[in-house]
Formats: sequence, structure tokens, C-alpha cells
Amino acid sequence: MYVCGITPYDATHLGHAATYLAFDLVHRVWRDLGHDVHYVQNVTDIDDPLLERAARDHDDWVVLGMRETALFREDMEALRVLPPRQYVGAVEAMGEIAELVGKLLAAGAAYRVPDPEYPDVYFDSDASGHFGYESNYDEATMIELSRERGGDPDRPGKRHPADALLWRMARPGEPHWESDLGAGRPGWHVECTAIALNRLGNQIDLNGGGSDLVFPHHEFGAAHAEAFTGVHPFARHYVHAGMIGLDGEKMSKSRGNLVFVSKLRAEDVDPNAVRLALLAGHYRTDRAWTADLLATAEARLDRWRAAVALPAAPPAHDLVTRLRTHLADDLDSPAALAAVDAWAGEALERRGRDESAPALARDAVDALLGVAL
Ligand SMILES: Nc1ncnc2c1ncn2[C@@H]1O[C@H](COS(=O)(=O)NC(=O)[C@@H](N)CS)[C@@H](O)[C@H]1O
Ligand SMILES: [Zn+2]
Repeated sequence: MYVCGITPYDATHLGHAATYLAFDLVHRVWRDLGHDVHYVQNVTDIDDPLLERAARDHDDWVVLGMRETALFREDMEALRVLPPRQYVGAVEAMGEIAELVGKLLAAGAAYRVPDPEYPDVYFDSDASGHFGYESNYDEATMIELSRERGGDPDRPGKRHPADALLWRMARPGEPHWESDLGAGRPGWHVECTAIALNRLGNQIDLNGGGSDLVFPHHEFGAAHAEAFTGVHPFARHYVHAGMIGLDGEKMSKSRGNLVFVSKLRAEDVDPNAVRLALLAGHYRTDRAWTADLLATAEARLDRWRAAVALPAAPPAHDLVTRLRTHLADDLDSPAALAAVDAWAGEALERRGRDESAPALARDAVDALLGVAL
């Protein structure tokens, strides 16, 4: 499983958290089924948005990235997200990224624009032979989203407007790395392709992220991999989580309407309540963060904790079965939470005589939902 990591600034807002919680459910379900999950995640610790934020705040971009990456990992641990087996920064993977770009260029899957000053390397969207299958967007949409999300469709000399940058030749004042391609730095998508291919192989089970990664990021991630390996599809499943909003707007760095996990933690909000609040909505649904959502989750957490503290309760075996069934049904966490509500309600109202039930319920909620009672 390759799940795209953060671009390390403005970490960790509740949108990030919701997306990593979605893939934490996948991770837990697969481990519950006995799979030895090889989970890899990157950190986009070199890219235009990070450099822009560092410049805005007169911050060193390396220090900003390290600080925010540390905060992100702390927040993930607080939310009881199981860590990936490998957590790889683009900067530390620079050699293998440049190597992949060189191979794509040598294979004719990439080209340099005829710009004598900056002959940047672009990927030819026709190179994989399957371009567009991941998003299924039409060309106009692709060009629009490319423009909105870091692409440069109007750049003269590109074979196709949406062709993605693979290697940006060094500009004055910009960080750059020596390579056979000349000094420069990588495009966004190829960073993830190199890190995933080199650790997970030519075909993976799941490539995941939020829905704003459908295009261009995961489309090109797939196309770069497939053009290089000839193996299609790169990922058997491309899974995208819905957007968390605030006051009707998507929670995003550009809008600055962010609620941070670390701020809630500093206000002594139990991270398990934050986790429950985000799991109360289906992972693919665009949904809002509200104070009410958190209050409801806190009450739910208290009730669940009271139930598992009982000396005995109704048997919890079919609760475990229900949790597994609901999560197997496209990660239906709302139904899973309702199943625990039902068991806890019965335990608190009518008690029960099974002395092993409270511990079984507690362990199942911990293992499958990641919530500590
Ligand atoms: N409001 C939001 N709701 C849900 N998920 C979000 C939201 N904003 C960002 N995300 C997701 O959080 C993850 C990290 O986003 S990010 O920090 O912008 N970083 C990146 O998208 C790239 N570093 C991926 S290689 C991505 O999967 C993104 O889709
Ligand atoms: Zn990525």
C-alpha cells in the first residue's frame, strides 16, 4: 500500500487526519485478515508549495519541513495511526528519483522542452499507452486541474498541455541537486513513483490519498510507473478520501481555514474523540468538521468506556463479526460505530452476564477502529 504523505507545512490539519485515518482502517483490516502489510508513505519535503511557504515566513525550507514532519508524526501517533513500514522523504530519495527520470528520458517516455535557458524535462502523457484510466477525466478537465494543482499547461514546447514536469533545471536561488540530467529538482509526481516502485515493486494493491490527488498526481503516478515498467495497472486500487471542510469550504492551506490536531490536543481534547468524530462520516464523503461532531464523539467515547468498564456485559462475539463485516463493506465506519453503540447501549441498560465480553469489545474496538477505550 502506498499512501501519499504530507507536504510538510500546515501539518496536521483535520483534512490530513481524516485521510490518514481512512488508510489506517485499511491497514488494520488487512492485518486483521492476517496479511503482512507493506505500507510505504513519502514526505514531499521539496516542492514549490513548501518553498513558497518558507519564503513567505522567512523560514529555512529544510527546517520548516523537518519541524512540520515531526509534528505530523506526533499527531499521527496521538491519533493511533499505525506507522508505515517505510517513511521516505523526497530529498533522501533524490538519487533514485533522478535515476528514474533519466531512464524515462532514455526510453523516449520523456522529453526536454526547447527552452535554451531552462531545458526542463517533461513526461509524455502518451508514453504509458493507458493515460487517463485512473481519473477518467476529459482533456479539458485535465488541463484545468493541471493548472490549479501545480502544473504549467501553457508552457511553450510541451507535447501535450497537461504533460507533467519530471525535472526542473536549477533556477537562481532555488535548491537544486546535481544529476546526470543537470542540476535541478524533481517534479512532484515522479517523487512518489520512484519511492513506491523501489520499495513496493512494479504492481501494488493500493495507491491512496485524498480526492484532490485523483488528477494530476495519481494519474501521472500511474503513467510514470507503467511507462517505465510496462506493467499495467500500477495499482490494483486507486482509493481517494473525501474532503473535510469547515464552514462550507474545503479545509485547505490556501484558504487558511485550518483546524489542527495539535491545537485540539493542546486544549486537552482526547485524540480518540477526534478519531471517532472523523470516523463518524464515511471516508469517501466530503464532510464538514463542526464542534457538534466533536461533542457527539466525546459523548460516544464516554459511553463506550463505561460499557467496557462493566464487570460483565452481553456477549461481544457478534459485535466483532459486525465490525469486520461493516469495515469490509468499503470501510463503512459509520455502521461500525453504530454496532458498538448498540452493544454498549445494551450493556449499560440491561447489563449482561458474559465476563469476558467487556475486554473482547475493548480489544476489537482498539484493533479494528484504532480507538483506545
Ligand atoms: N481538506 C482535506 N480533506 C481531506 N484530505 C485532505 C484535505 N486536504 C489535504 N488532504 C489530503 O491530505 C494528504 C496530504 O496533503 S498535502 O499535505 O497537501 N500533501 C500532498 O498532497 C502531497 N505531499 C502528496 S505526495 C493528501 O492525501 C491530501 O489529499
Ligand atoms: Zn504522492
